[in-house]
Amino acid sequence: MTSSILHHYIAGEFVDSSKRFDNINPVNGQRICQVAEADKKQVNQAVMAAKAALQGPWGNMSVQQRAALLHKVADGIEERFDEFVAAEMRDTGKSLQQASSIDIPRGAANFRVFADMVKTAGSECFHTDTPDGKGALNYSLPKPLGVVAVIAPWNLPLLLLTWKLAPALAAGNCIVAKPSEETPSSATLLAEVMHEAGIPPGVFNLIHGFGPNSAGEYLTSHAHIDAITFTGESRTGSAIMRAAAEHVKPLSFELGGKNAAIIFDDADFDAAVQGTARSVFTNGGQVCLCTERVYVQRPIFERFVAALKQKAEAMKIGWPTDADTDMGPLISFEHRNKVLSYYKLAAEEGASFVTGGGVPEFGDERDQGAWVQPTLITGLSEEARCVKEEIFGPIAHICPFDTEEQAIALANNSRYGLAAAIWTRDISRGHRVAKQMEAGMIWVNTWYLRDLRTPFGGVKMSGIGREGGQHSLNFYAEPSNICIKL
Ligand SMILES: NC(=O)C1=CN([C@@H]2O[C@H](COP(=O)(O)OP(=O)(O)OC[C@H]3O[C@@H](n4cnc5c(N)ncnc54)[C@H](O)[C@@H]3O)[C@@H](O)[C@H]2O)C=CC1
Ligand SMILES: O=C(O)/C=C/C=C(\O)C(=O)O
Repeated sequence: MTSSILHHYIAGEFVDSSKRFDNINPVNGQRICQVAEADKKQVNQAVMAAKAALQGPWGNMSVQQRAALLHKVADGIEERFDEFVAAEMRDTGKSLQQASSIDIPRGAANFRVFADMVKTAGSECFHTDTPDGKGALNYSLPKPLGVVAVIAPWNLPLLLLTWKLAPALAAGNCIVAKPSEETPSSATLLAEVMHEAGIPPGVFNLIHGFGPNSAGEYLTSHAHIDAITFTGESRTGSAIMRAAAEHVKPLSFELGGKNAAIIFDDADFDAAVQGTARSVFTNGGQVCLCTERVYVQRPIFERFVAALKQKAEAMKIGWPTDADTDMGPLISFEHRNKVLSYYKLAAEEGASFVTGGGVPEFGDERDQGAWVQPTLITGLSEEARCVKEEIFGPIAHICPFDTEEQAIALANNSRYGLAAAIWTRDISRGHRVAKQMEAGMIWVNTWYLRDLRTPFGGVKMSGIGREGGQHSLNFYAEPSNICIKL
């Protein structure tokens, strides 16, 4: 990092603000650095810089030139891989294992995948019959939307920021991005990489700040923003929708979930236990795809609960920098308060705690951090708030079921519909159940196996639209149809 104060990146320059906020390390509650907080004027400067850049060299570049620049950005992330990993671990407390095998490699991969895709992307063409017999040719031409606002969350900071801005840039748009106030570091490093790679000034702008009455709201309500892409909580999605309503613009939302896993009694038991432990506890349960409701067929219920408990208790909760750490702290004290309030609520609602339910003790500076224990509960009614509401922490409720129909009904009994996991050796049943899931993404005998070309997103309160492969490129481009009479 070139500065102990994290700056915005506007019109190709790193700039400070008169107002700043603290960036806190959740491992021990200590301040990492200060971060500039953009005011309305700076947000406006960033938007206008992006708008102007559409008319500059970026707008006239060939797809091949644009793609080559995006490859340079991917190379730049890899050249500074260790800095990115360290930044992500500092801001979030996530483990070295997670940051170095998932977050940062995906940051680079997102640029490569979309740079390559856009080079080979085609468009529709129809020959249309006409009364004179000569016909007409209709073809569509994808054009960039213009200035895209990218609002990213803190759970997978670089991964989710680049998952949006790589396809948006590949499609020729200019960007104003706002990372989460909890995770400003990797985004600032990315701005340095963009600068070094030679992305023209104004094409990528980065502003730091909060959501309501701050940079996030100023950006999403700005009249010259042409589209908004957001990942985060469903309630924030509603607020952004309201802010954007006046100027009517395309929105892509990837929102919350209360994801179910269904484990049938014919499943490969060890694989199902291992996979479910991963789907509940990865990144401290702070991934929108994580399982928070586990439904287990009755004949194997007790054995499954005992095996999952063993997995939870065997996890190493420790320093993010240790190579064998499985789980770090939660992102912040505010988020820990929220998760702990659900642990307390679970007890009030009558849950039995299989394991966890509290805060680990270390006897060192980590006792000032935002840690919680991995937690498994049973015995709640399906109407309990802990079974209905997204907690976004390392906790799941485990419930028995008897029949396939019952499992489907239980899994679908949610206002969310993001992801589901099904464990069975009967592939016909896997397929039959998967297609009845009210969810955007269903894994059978695995979880979080990603192919960046596939549609990614949710139904119900879990989002609007799909990201991934051509779905992303379609969102970030406006097709205009050209009809030529022959
Ligand atoms: N991927 C997901 O599904 C995520 C879910 N969450 C859930 O959301 C809860 C709240 O966490 P937050 O960090 O506050 O998430 P959030 O969804 O409110 O924040 C995500 C991003 O939106 C921005 N933002 C917030 N309010 C905004 C507004 N009115 N206009 C424009 N931008 C706005 C934030 O500054 C941040 O960059 C968490 O406890 C967790 O349960 C949080 C992060 C990711
Ligand atoms: O694209 C991925 O691999 C992961 C995406 C995760 C989210 O969108 C999330 O946690 O919000």
